[in-house]
Amino acid sequence: MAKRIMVLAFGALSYAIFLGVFLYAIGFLGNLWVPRSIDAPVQLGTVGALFVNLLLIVVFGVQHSGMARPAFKRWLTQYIPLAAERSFYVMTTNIAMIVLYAAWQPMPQVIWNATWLPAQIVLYTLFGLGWGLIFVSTCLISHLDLFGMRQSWLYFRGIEYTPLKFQTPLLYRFIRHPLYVGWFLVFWMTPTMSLGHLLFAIGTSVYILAAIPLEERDLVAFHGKDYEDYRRRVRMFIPKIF
Ligand SMILES: C[S@@+](CC[C@H](N)C(=O)[O-])C[C@H]1O[C@@H](n2cnc3c(N)ncnc32)[C@H](O)[C@@H]1O
Repeated sequence: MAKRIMVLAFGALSYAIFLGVFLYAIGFLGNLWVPRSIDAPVQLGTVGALFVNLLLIVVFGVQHSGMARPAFKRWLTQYIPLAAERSFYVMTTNIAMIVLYAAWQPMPQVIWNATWLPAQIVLYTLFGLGWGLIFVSTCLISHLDLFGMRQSWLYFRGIEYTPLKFQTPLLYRFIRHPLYVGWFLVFWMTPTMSLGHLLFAIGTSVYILAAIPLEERDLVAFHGKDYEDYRRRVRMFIPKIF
């Protein structure tokens, strides 16, 4: 029983910290409310900032994609309970994000600055829509499973875990990666694009584009023909009507 309580408590802690990390990301990217945002405060010169920021993006990418691979999960679950694996992934993602927020070096040179009010409204609306799309997409797949809470709850209740089935609910009927479209929107949609923000948007977009083949390779290995057919029928980011 003690082990079950520990797994559930760890799952709940990882999820609670993640909610904070997610809310901070809105302020970080939007330059809203938070003490350290993507554009402030400036500390290093351009070359130093470029080096630190690229390193932060690479560290995040290696953590986020490396730990998501089945081979890594098999290795890790020799040491921690299977039911805690996803929460462990969420917790290490939290740490990678907090390190990024704390160590990110703003590069203030302005690349574009939309001063026309309607343009600002459109960009802020798309920024907000992106966050909504991210949240809704996680709910469509299974919010609690993606963040490890379903695994730890089932373990606590003594019920065997069943992996997510292949599914194409709502947005997934039209595009394969709505959640990543949400990320692209929040990375790029800003009225004032600084050099640092541009580096972040390019780095994270390249990372997502590089990570998708790995994710899809695992999805094909797990769901077989269902996912292969889906990949043939449905585009990654833009519905076929366009
Ligand atoms: C962070 S989510 C991103 C989902 C998707 N790439 C997107 O952008 O909306 C990644 C997880 O979703 C799961 N996943 C992605 N597409 C799925 C589908 N059609 N059915 C079931 N699970 C899926 C994968 O197994 C993976 O663990």
